[in-house]
Amino acid sequence: MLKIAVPNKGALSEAASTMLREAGYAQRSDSKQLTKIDPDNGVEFFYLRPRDIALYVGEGTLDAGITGRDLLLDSHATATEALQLGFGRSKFRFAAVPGTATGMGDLAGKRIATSYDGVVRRFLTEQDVEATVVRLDGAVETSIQLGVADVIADVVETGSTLRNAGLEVFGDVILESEAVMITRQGADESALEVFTRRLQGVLVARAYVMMDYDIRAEKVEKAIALTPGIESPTVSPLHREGWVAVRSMVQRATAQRVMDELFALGARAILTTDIHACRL
Ligand SMILES: Nc1ncnc2c1ncn2[C@@H]1O[C@H](COP(=O)(O)OP(=O)(O)OP(=O)(O)O)[C@@H](O)[C@H]1O
Ligand SMILES: O=P(O)(O)OC[C@H]1O[C@H](OP(=O)(O)OP(=O)(O)O)[C@H](O)[C@@H]1O
Ligand SMILES: [Mg+2]
Repeated sequence: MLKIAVPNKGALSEAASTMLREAGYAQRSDSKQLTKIDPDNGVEFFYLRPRDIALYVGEGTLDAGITGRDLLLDSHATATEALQLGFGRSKFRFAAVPGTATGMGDLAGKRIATSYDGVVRRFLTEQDVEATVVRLDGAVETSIQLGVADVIADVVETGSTLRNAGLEVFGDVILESEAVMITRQGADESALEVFTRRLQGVLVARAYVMMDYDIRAEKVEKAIALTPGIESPTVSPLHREGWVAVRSMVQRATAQRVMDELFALGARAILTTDIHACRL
């Protein structure tokens, strides 16, 4: 049975379970549940702290897991990133009281508070900067006001936590993170392939819609240039002479613009429908 780690709380937890449900897996119904067996799909899910997931997968106890790229890199675990999952996006950045630090040159000799000391130490070594790293468990934004640090390095998404603390980002982006699927060496490849393909199916179903329209046969090449699909669009004859029906996958983000352009070209009965699942 495939063993998969899922964040039990925090920013990635709900989105990870939602994605797994969309991929057809049974998920826990109560946030206090620590494990969930899905016998029909041959998977056992372990709900663990997102920070610990890379370690469990890297040590070979679990086959795969969902966690943040920043947490994977911070852990120094030997698990590898197998798939980007498109949620939990954030940047990892330095921040300070405005005017006290404006660029990378201002880091030398500073006390830098962070929960991601692995990421920060590696970055400082790469940049050849000597500074003191103060490892805190969380809420690092308050550490400057309380006098234990001069600078922080933390996850920034909307930036509202920083603004509330009267801080401002500066310097280079340390890393860009998002939720990722991680795997270990030596896991059952064929079972993992099915799991990976299911998650990829969710990503495609979220990113694309199915578009159908009717168009005069002589315009079909122009129309297909607007809706090339992933492989190749389906073109079927219509009972109405001189017209064809086209069916193609279109990126959700561009769908309305593509519909406008198809309409202007003479297409009619242009419909989009959600894709619930797919295997490409
Ligand atoms: N506001 C946010 N928006 C998007 N992703 C976030 C946000 N905060 C955290 N993350 C991402 O979620 C992951 C871990 O955050 P989470 O808060 O769940 O764990 P943690 O901070 O280690 O645990 P805790 O806060 O419970 O001590 C990281 O990959 C991080 O990039
Ligand atoms: O840019 P924002 O949208 O404001 O999000 C960033 C905040 O979210 C995370 O905090 P979390 O809630 O995980 O608390 P923690 O600092 O205690 O981990 C992160 O550590 C930042 O504080
Ligand atoms: Mg957190």
